[in-house]
Amino acid sequence: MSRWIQNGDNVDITKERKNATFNTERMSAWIHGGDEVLKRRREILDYVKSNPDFKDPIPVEFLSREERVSNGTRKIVKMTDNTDQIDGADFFGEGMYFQSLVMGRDLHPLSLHYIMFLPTLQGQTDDEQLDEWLPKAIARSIVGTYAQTELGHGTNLSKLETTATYDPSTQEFVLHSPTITAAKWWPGGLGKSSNHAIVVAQLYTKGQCKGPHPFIVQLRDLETHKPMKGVRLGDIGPKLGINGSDNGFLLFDKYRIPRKAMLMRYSKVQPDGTYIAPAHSKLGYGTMVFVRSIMIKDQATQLGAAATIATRYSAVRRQGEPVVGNGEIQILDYQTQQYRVFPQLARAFAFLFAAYEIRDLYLRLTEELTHGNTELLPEIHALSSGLKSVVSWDTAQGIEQCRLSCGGHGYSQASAFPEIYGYAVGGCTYEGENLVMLLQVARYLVKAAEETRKGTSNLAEICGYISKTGRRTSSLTSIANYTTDQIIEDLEHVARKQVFHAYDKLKKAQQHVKPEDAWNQSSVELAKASRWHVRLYLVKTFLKKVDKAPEDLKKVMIHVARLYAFDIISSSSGNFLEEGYMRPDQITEIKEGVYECLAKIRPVAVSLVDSWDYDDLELKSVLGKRDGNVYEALLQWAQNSQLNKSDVIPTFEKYLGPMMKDARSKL
Ligand SMILES: CCCCCCCCCCCCCCCCCCCCCCC/C=C/C(=O)SCCNC(=O)CCNC(=O)[C@H](O)C(C)(C)COP(=O)(O)OP(=O)(O)OC[C@H]1O[C@@H](n2cnc3c(N)ncnc32)[C@H](O)[C@@H]1OP(=O)(O)O
Ligand SMILES: Cc1cc2nc3c(=O)[nH]c(=O)nc-3n(C[C@H](O)[C@H](O)[C@H](O)COP(=O)(O)OP(=O)(O)OC[C@H]3O[C@@H](n4cnc5c(N)ncnc54)[C@H](O)[C@@H]3O)c2cc1C
Repeated sequence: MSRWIQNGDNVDITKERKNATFNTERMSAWIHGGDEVLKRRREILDYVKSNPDFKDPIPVEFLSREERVSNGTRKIVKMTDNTDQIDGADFFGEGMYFQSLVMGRDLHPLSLHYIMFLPTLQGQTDDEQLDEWLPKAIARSIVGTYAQTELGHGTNLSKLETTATYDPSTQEFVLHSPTITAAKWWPGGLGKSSNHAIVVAQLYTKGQCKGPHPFIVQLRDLETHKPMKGVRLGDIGPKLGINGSDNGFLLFDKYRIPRKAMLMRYSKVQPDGTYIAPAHSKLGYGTMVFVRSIMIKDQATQLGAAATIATRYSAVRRQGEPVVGNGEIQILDYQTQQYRVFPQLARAFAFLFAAYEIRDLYLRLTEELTHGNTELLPEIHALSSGLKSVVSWDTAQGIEQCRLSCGGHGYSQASAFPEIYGYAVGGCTYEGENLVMLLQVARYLVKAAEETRKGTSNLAEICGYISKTGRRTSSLTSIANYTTDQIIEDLEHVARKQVFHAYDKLKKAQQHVKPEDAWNQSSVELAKASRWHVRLYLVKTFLKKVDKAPEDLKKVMIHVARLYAFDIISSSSGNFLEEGYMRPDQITEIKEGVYECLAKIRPVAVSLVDSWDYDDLELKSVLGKRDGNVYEALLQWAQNSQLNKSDVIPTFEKYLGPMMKDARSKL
């Protein structure tokens, strides 16, 4: 515990830490997967801190876009020069942590190389292609990105316009962008940094279109880095966040690539142009499933950071004097503040624990695929799509709540909230727009409902609740006796009800209108069903994890997990009240449960966020500093402003001075 109590720390935050009823180190180890993982985190942190190459010249918020790209490129090259410092096979753990410490929240010119280019090579190449490309990509003798989205189409892959037409006479594909809307648009690192890309294009062979397929394509000369002839590309300009990344555009003009540039692990084109279809039509979408699954941890980490900043700042900020003459109180003592911040902390935990589950499931899928078994694919596609949507949406809302909870200082970039928000909110869109992904989950749920109605249901565990016969009314008597099983039963009821409500609406509509119209007319309800399905999964996973925790940690975490569940129930009370499943007094009881959880969490809130183990280096927030000395740090932070380089800036001489002088002369 003494780790946090240092001379010179803010006294309020020190007092908070002394109140801890649990050992922060033990909690950190439990959160992150054990003592060994925590030890490795500390080793990686020490290494990063000790390496001057990883330092930013000034906080990145003060850099121009060009400086950010340059600074990020310098750091990521140094970082990937030193991957021997981490277990390269542990991308989800050590890889993500290392990169977060060094790169912060700016994606960089190698982001897509590691997140999508390498995984696509690993997942989609045949043995010969793997031998040719993977060593080069790992060694970084080539740098690649993933170019799929186009100006005119991102979501609807079947309508991508870039074509790859096979020419058997030369055994080449001809890549072409027939229209402006066919321009690839968005890929990270495409604009100025990558010299290769996985390009997703409509495959044409023997006069037939076989749908979108991935190709490995050289975009720039390996020596001069100039675009290859027939390739036009550049940066797409500044964005809401991730401005250290040169997201780019790309057009092809009848650009020829060899037949073996088509990634042929699952689908193939033989020299004569004969097409061999994959075992499952969506195997080519595997990299997106991978990224959706790692995004959950990334989003949890961002929300955890926001909650840490808000909690620490709330412990040191004093405002308002409920008892006049007694001095101002810590804003963390206001119930309204707790109600704003603690549910975000609870969500961050829920998302992190779900991230571990989806990681394990993804590893199982990879293993199964090596044996040609694609059975798990629909389930993982549905779960990763659903989690990605619900988690990134709640993360974005949660970060904003944390920002608001810090008052005016939350609006300053010194807080880190703008960077966190700008970075995280991209997750609502990339790797599949959130609503579209929810509708993918809905397809899965509709099938489960259909099977249940037909009485043929043999549902995967995650959908088991759909075919259960639940209670007609909630069994909740008092919040003190509201057990985990009862909480789950109540959530299952609402999720099941919404699944069948959406299903019945769809079926009814199908009797009157075309299937696509029926789907569209039911889509809001279908998306709601997907959200409930995912929330139920998140609550179950969280409660299950806490149930298995060591007693000393469980005593604390149970309030956090219950807060997560109660917050969901009380903020959607209408769903629980419908058809008298719950009575108003039961909802009142759950609301009281929320307030009780807030009160239980209050004394340990700072220690709980400390347990997330964010170093100041990772948090990059003046408001969230561990030592709590925020005011001194804010004043110091402002000194980095270019505007402070001189007492009088040229705009005075040019505009303000003459304006005032002129006005004075007229008085
Ligand atoms: C070596 C040393 C190592 C050192 C390590 C050093 C570390 C270094 C650095 C580490 C960095 C770490 C950083 C961590 C941070 C990570 C997170 C941040 C990442 C940020 C990067 C952003 C990058 C963004 C990239 C992109 O956005 S790429 C583009 C993504 N695009 C999309 O997602 C498009 C969405 N659209 C679709 O997916 C599909 O088109 C659709 C699903 C919407 C519809 O598809 P389609 O029309 O083809 O299909 P149908 O609707 O007709 O459905 C047919 C059936 O198929 C099912 N289906 C669909 N998709 C899948 C699938 N993927 N799998 C399985 N099944 C699928 C449907 O459900 C239908 O099924 P049914 O018929 O049974 O109902
Ligand atoms: C930060 C960032 C990084 C990115 N990086 C990459 C990258 O590296 N490589 C790459 O290839 N792409 C990348 N993208 C692109 C990204 O994958 C797409 O933007 C995303 O898939 C959404 O597609 P879209 O832009 O076409 O949105 P659209 O599909 O046009 O969505 C617009 C609206 O239409 C709605 N909508 C669309 N289709 C349907 C439907 N069938 N039913 C109901 N509603 C619908 C959506 O819900 C949304 O509200 C990136 C995007 C961002 C923001």
